[in-house]
Amino acid sequence: MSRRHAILDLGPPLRIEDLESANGTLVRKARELADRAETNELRPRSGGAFELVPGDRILLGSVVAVVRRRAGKSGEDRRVPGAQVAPIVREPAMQRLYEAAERAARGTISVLLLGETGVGKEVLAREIHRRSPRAQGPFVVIDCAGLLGSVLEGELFGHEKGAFTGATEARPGLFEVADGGTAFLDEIGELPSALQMKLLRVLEERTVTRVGGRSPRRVDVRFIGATNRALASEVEAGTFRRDLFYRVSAMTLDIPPLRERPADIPELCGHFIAEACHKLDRPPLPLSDEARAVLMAHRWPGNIRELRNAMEHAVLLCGGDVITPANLPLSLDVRSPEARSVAVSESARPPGQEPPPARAAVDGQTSARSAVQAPERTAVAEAAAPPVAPPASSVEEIRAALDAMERKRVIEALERCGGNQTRAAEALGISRRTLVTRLGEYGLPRPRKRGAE
Ligand SMILES: Nc1ncnc2c1ncn2[C@@H]1O[C@H](COP(=O)(O)OP(=O)(O)OP(=O)(O)O)[C@@H](O)[C@H]1O
Repeated sequence: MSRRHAILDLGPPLRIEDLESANGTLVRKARELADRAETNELRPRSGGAFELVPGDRILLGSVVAVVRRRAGKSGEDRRVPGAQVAPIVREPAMQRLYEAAERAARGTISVLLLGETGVGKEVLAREIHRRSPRAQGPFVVIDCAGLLGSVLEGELFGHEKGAFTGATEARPGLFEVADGGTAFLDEIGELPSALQMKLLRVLEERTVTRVGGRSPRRVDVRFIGATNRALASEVEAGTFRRDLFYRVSAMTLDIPPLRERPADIPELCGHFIAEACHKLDRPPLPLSDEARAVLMAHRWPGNIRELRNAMEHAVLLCGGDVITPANLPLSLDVRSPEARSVAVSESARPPGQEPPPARAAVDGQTSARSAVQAPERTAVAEAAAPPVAPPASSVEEIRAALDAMERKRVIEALERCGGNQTRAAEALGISRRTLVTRLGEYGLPRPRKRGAE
């Protein structure tokens, strides 16, 4: 798929619009399926939105999607895997934050969400939209870090027919698409300065002018911005406009990192384990007390995203009927609390003095992991010497599955961080060097620096 391939407008009516993707968007209508024997004939659709009904098939690059009516009703139980997840909020500070968000949801003031990567900024933004009077309107995510300035401008403001070579049709921008709903400006701190000025105008005048257009169009949009950067310091440094900062932060909600939300961790673990088990068609696995202790002690630099990945990893590696520390990813320190305190006091040991013997006893068994963790080891290497007997599938299968999973995560992390390798590595809980090594191993190109061609 292209990075920005198509817009699926949930409507009603449900519509899809190709965003001039490299391979196009193809649609095969459900009613035609019944008429013909062959099932793989899809039609190119580009230029203009195309209405879809349940049963239609969409081909986006090599991805085939089938339109289906969603089962269940609104207010579904979040425990039903695959259903719209209601945020898990147990920590008192988070509950207060969600209460403040609920009050903000009633009005239209712009809200700025701050917090490290993976803390749940988008989840909170969706919740504000869901609880607002405009919940029936669209929720449009605008990734300010994902595109270069000129492309982003077209995405945001749309263009008129003939605005540039290849603009064969007029196209609305995302602000227009968000009319009557909420626009979520993710990574707003990355917005190029020329677009900061244009966004300010939208916020002040509530109008947008398409590229190549003359007359402004009125839009009724609620704005929610999010950033993991210290935006106030960027204002001081002059890289982010002060007037825009005040406009987008009529209310600021600062989401604490997961390590400061211990009360959330057990329920999040249970939820992600249930989800991962459901995908693999196995009954939910409990966590051993030791594994729980490791999870509570970890610092979670990648926050909830890292926790979700860790639970997927653990479920995949767990061959028994309880998840033990040996099933957790290498980025987590699975040593016993005593061994951890040895490591802390070791850093204070005078140079030249012998270290104490390493302790590797984990979970009542001597693990394949040593007490001193090699940061460059990959999860794949771990699978080669699994600490517990794998389930029915062979070691090769697990290795291949882990490989595919890791590769997918690396791609996802890079996409979410707009190609920024330092931030992607942080989100994955690995060093930048490890990330670069993995890109090589997985045959992935290194992202170009912003501003390059
Ligand atoms: N309170 C929560 N309950 C359940 N799942 C959550 C919660 N918060 C976040 N998640 C999950 O954690 C992952 C990361 O959340 P989200 O994308 O909202 O983070 P973010 O802060 O916007 O990340 P980034 O800064 O990288 O864009 C998602 O899979 C999301 O579903």
